[in-house]
Amino acid sequence: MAFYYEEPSRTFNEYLLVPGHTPASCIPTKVSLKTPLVRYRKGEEECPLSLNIPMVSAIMAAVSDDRMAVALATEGGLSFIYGNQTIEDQAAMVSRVKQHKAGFVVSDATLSPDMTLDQVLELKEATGHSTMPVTDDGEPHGKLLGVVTERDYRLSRMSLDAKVVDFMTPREKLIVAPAETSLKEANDIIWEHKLNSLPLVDAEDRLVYMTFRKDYDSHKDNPLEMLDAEKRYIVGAGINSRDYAERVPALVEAGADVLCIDSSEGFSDWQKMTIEWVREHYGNDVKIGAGNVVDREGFRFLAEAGADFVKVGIGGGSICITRETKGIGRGQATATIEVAKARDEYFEETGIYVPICSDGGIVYDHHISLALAMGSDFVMLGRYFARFDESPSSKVVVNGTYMKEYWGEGSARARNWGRYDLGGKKSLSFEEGVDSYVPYAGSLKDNIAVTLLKIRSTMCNCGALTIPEFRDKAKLTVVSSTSIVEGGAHDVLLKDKTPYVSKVR
Ligand SMILES: NC(=O)C1=CN([C@@H]2O[C@H](COP(=O)(O)OP(=O)(O)OC[C@H]3O[C@@H](n4cnc5c(N)ncnc54)[C@H](O)[C@@H]3O)[C@@H](O)[C@H]2O)C=CC1
Ligand SMILES: O=c1[nH]c(=O)c2[nH+]cn([C@@H]3O[C@H](COP(=O)(O)O)[C@@H](O)[C@H]3O)c2[nH]1
Ligand SMILES: [K+]
Repeated sequence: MAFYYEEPSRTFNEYLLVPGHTPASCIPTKVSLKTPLVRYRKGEEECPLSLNIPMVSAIMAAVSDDRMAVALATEGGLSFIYGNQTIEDQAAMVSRVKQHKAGFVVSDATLSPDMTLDQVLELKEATGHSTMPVTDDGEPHGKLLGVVTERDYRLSRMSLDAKVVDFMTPREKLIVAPAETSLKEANDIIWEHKLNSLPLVDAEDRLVYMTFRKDYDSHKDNPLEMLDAEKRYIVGAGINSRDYAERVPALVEAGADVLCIDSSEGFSDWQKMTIEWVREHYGNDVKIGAGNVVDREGFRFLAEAGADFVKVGIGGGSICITRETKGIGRGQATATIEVAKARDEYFEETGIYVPICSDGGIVYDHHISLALAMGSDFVMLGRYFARFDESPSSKVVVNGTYMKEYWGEGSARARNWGRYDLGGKKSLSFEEGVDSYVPYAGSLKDNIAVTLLKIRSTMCNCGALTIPEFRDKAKLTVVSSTSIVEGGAHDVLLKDKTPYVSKVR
């Protein structure tokens, strides 16, 4: 006979935290959000890889590319570069994150001397950059011949056919610095000479980087940045349980710090075989998470297989229709609570702590706090990050409002990208995700600052300065549907008809 759970499975929206005593010492600025990312012997050693904030971006083509990875690592989190692309393309994205030097920019608006003013204006329009280096071959690392800024041309007086070589500020009039210059030194030179930009060149006078006055200010103050021992950004990458023998070596070579098997369902021999292959070839040097699971058995299976962390969640994502198409899944809160118990039980038995990640279904910022209180070590978000400037998807105007495109990895759109194959005839496949829009929300930095402030202040309401303390002290209550109504604005006539909730998402 089938097994029946006694209780229905629940979602984050059905829970609230009941505050505890807040000591005077407990203020949001003192809260640490540091949290383990990979398995370790808790109490005996430091976790070899921790996050400075408990947020990672989803393994999705509409969410996690190299630009997102740099932006999120700057704030203390981590992106998993999406795996639904060729091995070469994915490895190249990982490699771009590892090579990114904060404040040092490889020019993406480079001119050659024989280009015309018309072409300069076109490039300015396309890239949004008004400072453009000129190199002999027009390539970002060509020999530096000059720089063009808006101060070098007057549109009212000059022909659009004028050649760059005739109006650029030539190399001999430029102040440049050697490639090894530190960001701090570059900034000093910029200030001393009242410059807006400073090209860095190698011994042969080839352009290596551009540095800009405006970038220094935004990069100097990121205390939570996720950096490796060589001060490069930390980045993750998604893999699948088929082509790992080729994909994993390429990603490791490119510098990926942690991998994650990306699947709707992780309680399978495929995932065990993938982890075993990694252990056989790399021992414990390569960190690999697995999932997704929604119960104790699924967690134990992956923990025993050697997963470095386990991801929780089936069908709760905003673009997910897995529950509707396949009838599998579980309420995200119930799944998180049960898997967190299983993790603690596994730790009691073995001394090994395997972090868990609640993946999908985070709608409001306070859902992150609930997931942490329920025992999640960190959370994975797709929709949340897809709304920002840094996500790879297009920004479009829909009914007069800016939107970003966001589609599921199991949607027809994602499958068209390549990898997806259920075996058998292609025409027999079915969709497990939708293609959608999400409201454009601006920069990651601004949004994440507000989200983190909310989490920190909720933690203080519960008297906690760290995530483990929060989990120990949290008191959670299931709410009735009428108390959910009580929790929103009610019995008043709203001046702004947009519901409050849609603004705080
Ligand atoms: N978290 C969620 O609720 C969901 C997530 N997704 C996302 O959609 C994407 C695709 O997910 P899936 O369809 O689960 O991809 P998948 O590649 O894990 O699984 C697809 C099918 O291939 C089978 N399979 C896997 N490895 C195999 C191997 N080595 N040999 C033979 N068969 C093998 C699986 O059992 C499954 O039937 C992922 O990005 C996933 O995160 C999709 C649906 C739900
Ligand atoms: O049923 C699904 N069909 C899909 O096409 C799909 N694509 C992604 N995912 C999962 O959703 C998570 C992101 O969820 P949110 O947008 O709610 O943050 C992701 O992290 C995934 O776990 C999918 N689930
Ligand atoms: K859903």
